Amino acid sequence: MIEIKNLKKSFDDIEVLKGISTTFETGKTNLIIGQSGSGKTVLLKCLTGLITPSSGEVLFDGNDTTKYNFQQRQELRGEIGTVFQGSALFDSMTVLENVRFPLEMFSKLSMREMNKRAEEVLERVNLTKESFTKFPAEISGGMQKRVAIARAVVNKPKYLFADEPNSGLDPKTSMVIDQLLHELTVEYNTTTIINTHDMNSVMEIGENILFLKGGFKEWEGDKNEILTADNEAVIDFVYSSKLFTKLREVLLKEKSNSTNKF
Ligand SMILES: Nc1ncnc2c1ncn2[C@@H]1O[C@H](COP(=O)(O)OP(=O)(O)OP(=O)(O)O)[C@@H](O)[C@H]1O
Repeated sequence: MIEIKNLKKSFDDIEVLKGISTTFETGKTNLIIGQSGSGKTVLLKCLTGLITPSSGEVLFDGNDTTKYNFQQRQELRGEIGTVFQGSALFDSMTVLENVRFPLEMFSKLSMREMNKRAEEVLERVNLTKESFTKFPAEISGGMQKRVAIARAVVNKPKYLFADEPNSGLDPKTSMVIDQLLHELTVEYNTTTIINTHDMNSVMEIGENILFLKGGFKEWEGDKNEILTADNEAVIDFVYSSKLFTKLREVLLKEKSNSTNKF
């Protein structure tokens, strides 16, 4: 479980995160959503330690990581898996070498053991043996994303972060990637936090949703609650699509019918 308490971040005198408190649960896909510029990436970077918050607490299973020394940060890094925006694979390494990389950094396994583990995870994300020796440029965007996910989970992380994992993917491939992240979250019992703009992802895997607006927590809830939420900013975000507007009408009608029965 990751908990944040009154988290703030300013760049020079501009406050970007304005005191956010919430809990991200273990074994669930926690989503951070909001308009562009609302502070999602800055928040994710504060969690992964890439940015130091100006104030507030970031508790990983009860331990405030903002107070960690260098050694403790290094250890924590070994427990974190990250799927970066745009996959961020190493172009000069093969698929297998990319996935083996975190093991070389953080484990004491032999080369044989590392290769075995990397192959297992690549198979788990449904990549075939023929792709293992290919370079990132030789495989599709969807396959690159699978490699990035395999690399993020190869160390069996306790905490899994993904920044816009669906960017640049077609809707069907996006759904497969969402499902994969959800399955791995359950399988490895990770605390998973995903930044997304994608309403399909929200509906697919939004077990715990934090909605940011202008650096504040505007709303939180789950994928069922978001459809009938009466927060204007949430409505604006969710119902920019006509399909979801229609769905909201149907759901509100159903809700009022069932209330009228009692
Ligand atoms: N290193 C930085 N220095 C100064 N300002 C920054 C820095 N990083 C982010 N910001 C500002 O913080 C605000 C929030 O940015 P952030 O990237 O977190 O938004 P976002 O919600 O992730 O947007 P998007 O969905 O477009 O990625 C923006 O106004 C941005 O310009």
